[in-house]
Amino acid sequence: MKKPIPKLNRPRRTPGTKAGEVRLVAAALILRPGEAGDEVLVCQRKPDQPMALKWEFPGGKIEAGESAEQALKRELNEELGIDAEIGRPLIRIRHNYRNGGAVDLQFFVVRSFAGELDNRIFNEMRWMGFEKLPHMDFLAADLGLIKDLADGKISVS
Ligand SMILES: Nc1nc2c([nH]c(=O)n2[C@H]2C[C@H](O)[C@@H](COP(=O)(O)OP(=O)(O)OP(=O)(O)O)O2)c(=O)[nH]1
Repeated sequence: MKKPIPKLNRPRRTPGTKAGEVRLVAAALILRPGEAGDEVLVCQRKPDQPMALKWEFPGGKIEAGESAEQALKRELNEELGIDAEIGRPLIRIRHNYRNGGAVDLQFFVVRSFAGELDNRIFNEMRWMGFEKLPHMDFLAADLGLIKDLADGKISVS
């Protein structure tokens, strides 16, 4: 007798992401002056999150009815306890993750905020010079951006 053809495994998606759905996300390059130029705040995802322990820029999903700037201001308040002044849009990146989820990321520059940085959701946070970013294990969607920042091909000024 012929063996039944095994079903192909469905691609594993980020929980909460439907097939074909694009996550609209806003994220911040929070900058401070360092001794050798600007430093940027980078954050590490928790071990129990999807894409565990990867590094990213703080931010999150844009909810219905929000502008990207409004969403980012809300997320930075929830994640870091700060009231951020959202600066200029830097770059917009669309990326298809291998698990089937797609993201549309809008990055903004943040140079000023009120309040003390308080790590409320991340495994770890660090201030880093741009040249060091390519040595961190960043989310795949961010790899082009961090390389361009490290190579000085994208300016944040
Ligand atoms: N914040 C942030 N998210 C990024 C970056 N790069 C990147 O691919 N992403 C992806 C990871 C996630 O799939 C998505 C952000 O959604 P999320 O689920 O982590 O954030 P959220 O705050 O909406 O969290 P949740 O409500 O879904 O739990 O964008 C980045 O640099 N920063």
